[in-house]
Amino acid sequence: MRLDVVTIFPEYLEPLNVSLVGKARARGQLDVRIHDLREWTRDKHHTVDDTPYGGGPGMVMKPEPWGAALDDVLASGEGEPVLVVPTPSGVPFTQELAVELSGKPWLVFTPARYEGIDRRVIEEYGDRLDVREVSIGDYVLAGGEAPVLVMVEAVARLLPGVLGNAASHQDDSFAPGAMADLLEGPVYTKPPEWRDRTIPEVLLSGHHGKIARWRRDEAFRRTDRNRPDLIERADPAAFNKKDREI
Ligand SMILES: N#Cc1c(-c2ccc3ccn(Cc4ccc(CN5CCCC5)cc4)c3c2)n[nH]c1N
Repeated sequence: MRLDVVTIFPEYLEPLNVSLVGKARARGQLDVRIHDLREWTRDKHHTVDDTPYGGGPGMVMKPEPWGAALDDVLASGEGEPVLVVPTPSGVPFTQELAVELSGKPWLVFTPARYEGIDRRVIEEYGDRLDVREVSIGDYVLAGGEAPVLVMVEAVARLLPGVLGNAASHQDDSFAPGAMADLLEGPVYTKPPEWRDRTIPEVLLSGHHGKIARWRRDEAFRRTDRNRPDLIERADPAAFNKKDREI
């Protein structure tokens, strides 16, 4: 997979050089290219923003630098990428969307700043590309770079071989299957006792069936407490309410 990011803060994307994404890049599983939007400005001040038509607060990102940058990025690759535009007004970024995007060969992310990008840029590339305006949550950020870090990590970890054999995304929250749409239950590791706190006996029993049932019940308990909205979506066959001691 190839990932391009066009931004006025290339240094904000440094985290893509470390950990899971960094290792995937080093192994050649991911081709990540970060582009500084200001390289496509033509004035000595490298201007990327201007006042909004119709008035209103803040500034709007000018279309010309984005058009020049995206034309060059698109010309440098094969085929057509999905253009992912982080925005507070986008569709929710979900595990389902992460799975869909992980199947694409090429993604181009356009994190903006200020009040966003001149609408004509989205229209220009929407005429020829699959453009997705996406929001990572119902809170307001100052720009799109942090959402790009979130989305790239969520997508990259789904790519074959990126997570490695030890870990798996099959048991993720929101992953398809019997535990679909449930939050993870609690996890424990050595030592068996820490500050007089011990491990649930069932996890030491070696009885895989009982352990699986305990984990599923704990997942439902945590989901019921933290995300009751997800319980309606969960697979009722995976849970027997009468077994839940409350
Ligand atoms: N993903 C994601 C995001 C973002 C996000 C993503 C991309 C950009 C580019 C610029 N900003 C700043 C900003 C903030 C608020 C507004 C709305 N206006 C304010 C006053 C009148 C309407 C417009 C821009 C961004 C914010 N925020 N929250 C998410 N989940």
